[in-house]
Amino acid sequence: MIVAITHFYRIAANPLYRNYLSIRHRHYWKNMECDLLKPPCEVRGMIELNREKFTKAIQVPRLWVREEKAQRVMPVVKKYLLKMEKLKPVKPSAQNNVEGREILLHPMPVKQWEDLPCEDLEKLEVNKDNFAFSELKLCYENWRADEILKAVLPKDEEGLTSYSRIGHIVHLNLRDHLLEYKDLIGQVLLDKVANCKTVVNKAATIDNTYRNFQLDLLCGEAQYQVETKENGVFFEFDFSKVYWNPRLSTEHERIVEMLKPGDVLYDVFAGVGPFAVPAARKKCRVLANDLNPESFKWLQHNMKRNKCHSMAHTYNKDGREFILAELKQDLLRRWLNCGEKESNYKIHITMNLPAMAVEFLSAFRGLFEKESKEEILCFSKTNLNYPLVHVYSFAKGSNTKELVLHLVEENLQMPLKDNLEGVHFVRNVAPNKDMYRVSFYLTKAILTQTLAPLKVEKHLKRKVIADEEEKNEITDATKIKNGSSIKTESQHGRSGFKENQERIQSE
Ligand SMILES: C[S@@+](CC[C@H](N)C(=O)[O-])C[C@H]1O[C@@H](n2cnc3c(N)ncnc32)[C@H](O)[C@@H]1O
Repeated sequence: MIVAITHFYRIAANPLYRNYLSIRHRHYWKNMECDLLKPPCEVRGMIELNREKFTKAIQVPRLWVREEKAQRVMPVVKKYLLKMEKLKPVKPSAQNNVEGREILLHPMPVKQWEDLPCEDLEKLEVNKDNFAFSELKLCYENWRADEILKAVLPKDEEGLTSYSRIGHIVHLNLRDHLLEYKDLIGQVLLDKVANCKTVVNKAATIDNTYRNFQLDLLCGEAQYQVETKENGVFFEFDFSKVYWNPRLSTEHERIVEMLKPGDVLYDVFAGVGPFAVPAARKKCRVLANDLNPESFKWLQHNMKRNKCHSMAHTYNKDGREFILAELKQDLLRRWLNCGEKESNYKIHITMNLPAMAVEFLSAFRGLFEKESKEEILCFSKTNLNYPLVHVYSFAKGSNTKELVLHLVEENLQMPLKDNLEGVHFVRNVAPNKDMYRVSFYLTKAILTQTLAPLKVEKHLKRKVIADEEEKNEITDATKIKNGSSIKTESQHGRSGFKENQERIQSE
């Protein structure tokens, strides 16, 4: 399904195809291209929501048909119907004591009787006398959130183009020029987005280890404990205390699809479990870790919630310590147990902390140096099952793909050759900034040869750059409106915005 949506958006982005689409779907008129159907001009610049100000009366074309003819007339006029929120274009209506239906027509294509398929209608004994213009009252209820906000927010500046949906929470990242409208925006979204109870804005700065957002409640209840579903799996967590990004659902799915029952997953930065829980559900053996005690709590909860806790061990420690202790011990145990037998399962390691995960790769260098020297492990065995690492990284600039590969090699202090599985584009995070996954196999050389110690200053400098990148992601995220990631991982919600909803809703 995701592939289909991706494909659709790719094709739709092509101007030639867009033309074709508009011809095929000519019957679809955009209400906001018709002045008559827009909210009143006076609402522009409104800071405090005044719903009354949206009321207006317009003249629209209508057709009245006798009840017995309605069924046959409808297919003829279907494409001319006026469609708006909370507006029924066809209503029962009696004229001169005769039962019938009144059909509201769209004022863009229908300016006069002759604009309708008159011949077909006349064959059904519907003629010019059945056609008239009359008053229609429009109000706040008749517009979607995006239509309301388009009418209110400054005309010449970028409007609100997307939001994320996490359970009952609508999550925004408002640009500075929209901050003075934040209460109004919050109220409109609360009114218009189905099942929304809380609207929050990402606070201007984020500078914490756990990558959870500082939230500014715009409207609704200060209730951040959510339940959501991603790729068919339930997740519960406190959105104000943990990291959760619905824009990563496709990437989570890609990794989980690679896993087979019996495989092993070591998840170094597991969060509340979007890789680890589905993997455990798939009967993979999982060791999942997160430094944030709150994420750890929900990770355990989600394992239980999805009845897969027996497949997983969970840890609450620093990622490097996890690699050096639990991951190493488990790997060693597996390798020692496999003996001469061919092992028929795969081992994956996920490292999703894009601002700095590459820094943790050095933990793999010489991880088994001592064991190889003591010949506890015979690395000449061809049947050793080397893990496939999936490490995520941001990169800014023009050659982002080369840059992430370079970052990985630099931190491993070893070039990736045959052991490189691929450098995969994940999503565009901000203009000029991308997120990638570098997937590569650990090798005997990586695991047995220690790393020359990095100069502290260099290490720190890279960390600062990474932290800056993370901050930028947060502040830049609203700029993403035409990026491929949004197009592939989101779709228009009922409110008309590009919305990153839980997969269960969007597909
Ligand atoms: C970007 S989130 C990814 C969470 C999850 N894997 C996902 O895909 O949505 C990174 C996670 O790493 C955790 N984290 C940050 N620093 C860490 C560290 N030094 N060791 C372990 N976990 C860490 C954060 O608490 C956060 O949950």
